[in-house]
Amino acid sequence: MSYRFLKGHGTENDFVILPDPDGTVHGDLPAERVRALCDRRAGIGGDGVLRAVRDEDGRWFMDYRNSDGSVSEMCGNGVRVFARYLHEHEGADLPIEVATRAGIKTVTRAGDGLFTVDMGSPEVLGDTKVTVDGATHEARHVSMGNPHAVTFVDDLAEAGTLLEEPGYDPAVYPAGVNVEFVRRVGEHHVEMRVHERGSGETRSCGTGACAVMVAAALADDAPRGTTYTVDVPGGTLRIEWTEGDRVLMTGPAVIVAEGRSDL
Ligand SMILES: N[C@@H](CCC[C@H](N)C(=O)O)C(=O)O
Repeated sequence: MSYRFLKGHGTENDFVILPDPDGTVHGDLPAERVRALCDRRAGIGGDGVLRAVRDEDGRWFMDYRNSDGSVSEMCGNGVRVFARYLHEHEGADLPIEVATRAGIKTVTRAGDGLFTVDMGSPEVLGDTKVTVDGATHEARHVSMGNPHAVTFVDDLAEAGTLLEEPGYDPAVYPAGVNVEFVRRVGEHHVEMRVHERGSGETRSCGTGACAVMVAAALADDAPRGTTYTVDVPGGTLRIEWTEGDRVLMTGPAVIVAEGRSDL
């Protein structure tokens, strides 16, 4: 069966987009199809899949899958790419409300190729530990709808190769965790690497960058309304935690190709 796809990325966190407006093209979207599409040698290649399907209210739902086929609640880079796809290929007006497993996210245009997404309120859930390359690090547990462990390091090389999943406490994260390693660059400016649950090391993670910003702002005692610059291997994100307890993330969204696949 041949079906339409698009390919896009946000700060080089890349996705295969699968249009499926009435849910009849991909059904439950088998994990094997996600893995085949995301395969960088035998497939199209991607850190995940964004299936675009309308929900019972007619609102677009972002059905997000990691490259190993697992389901996640949210994808911050993905929702900007998703909104751009909906605007430019499905005629949706901006701002647009996108339904996700972590609730409705509103995406607005913020400039040339830039989009801002209201990521909602973070949940700061205490302290935990992660282990990488035999070293154990203190980490902060932050939920952006999906789970994160944020750890501050002096040098991002401390994260090692990240070819293997960092160790974490399964009692804290029964469904796994995304782990961010963060180095301070300057005032309200950090850089990070991430090991994503279900995808391995990626060049960016939007929810991860938001979790990092929240952890940094708390550590700095920064007033609400402060904007942080978060550098990721694939680019830069600007993130504000507002007076109203909303996390607003601004970054690029790019569509690079469109075609048909029978994977
Ligand atoms: N890259 C995404 C996050 C994707 C989901 C994550 N791997 C999970 O399993 O929670 C982002 O930009 O937020």
